[in-house]
Amino acid sequence: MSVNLNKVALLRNSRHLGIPSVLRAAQACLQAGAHGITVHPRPDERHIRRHDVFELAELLQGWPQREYNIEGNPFHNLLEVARELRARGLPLHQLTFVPDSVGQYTSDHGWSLPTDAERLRPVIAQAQALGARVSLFMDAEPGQMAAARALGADRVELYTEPYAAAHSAADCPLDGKASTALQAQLQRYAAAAQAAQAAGLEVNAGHDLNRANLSDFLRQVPGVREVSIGHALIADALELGYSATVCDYLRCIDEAAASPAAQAAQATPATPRP
Ligand SMILES: CC(=O)[C@@H](O)[C@H](O)COP(=O)(O)O
Ligand SMILES: NCC(=O)COP(=O)(O)O
Repeated sequence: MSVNLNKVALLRNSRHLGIPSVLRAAQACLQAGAHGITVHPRPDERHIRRHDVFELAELLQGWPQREYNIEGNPFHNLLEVARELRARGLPLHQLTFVPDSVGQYTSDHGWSLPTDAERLRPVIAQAQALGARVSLFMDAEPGQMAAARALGADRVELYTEPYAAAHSAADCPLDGKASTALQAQLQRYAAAAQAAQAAGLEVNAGHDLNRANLSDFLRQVPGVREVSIGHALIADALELGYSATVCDYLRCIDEAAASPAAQAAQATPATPRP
């Protein structure tokens, strides 16, 4: 599992204080056992910024068994960043090519083959020449997988939002159709994964995976090598941490209230009002 830190950067960028720290988040995730770190530096730098990409690479130098996955559109600035990482001798294991437009709200579709094929072929080769594995972000279309392999891609990342949406709808007991739709989605993803593997590709998956839908996906879609998870994982990290955090702030207030200065202020009678 690779943890996507976009949303930590998004929160940090809302002020100029440097918190929450993307680097500390990465360190905590790696210490907890995450297999890698993912970032998706978008051209508008709304979350991950150029300096984050390099600072994280420096951090990952100290974690040699973990993977650094950078996502983005190879026709924007992604390959220039990859070249700079290599020039500085920094780690870069995987580039995930995503067909997002500039300013796109979030990724919502994969590459379309053969339409995108001829422009992808040279950038795949350039990324591989830099020593990076190349994964193509793809819809779960079994018929597209052999074409992805024919372009030289090493992996595909199956875009899992449609699966996640079907899973979330199936949680609703009033909708009998929902679980049928979920089964249909799972079959589609399993068929896409099998087609990819038969073509010689390894399979990643990501987008809107979460604690509720992850196990079902991995149980029914064979041979997934890697999942990258960001939005839900960071939201969970916040929610699972509220209690401990509020307790710590209350402890600060209690410590201040117990200080001699606070005790003295409490003992001093208020000046009577006229
Ligand atoms: C490719 C993919 O599914 C994720 O990287 C997703 O694009 C996350 O990007 P945001 O965090 O900007 O929504
Ligand atoms: N490649 C998908 C990813 O990195 C994270 O997507 P999400 O969990 O933020 O939807």
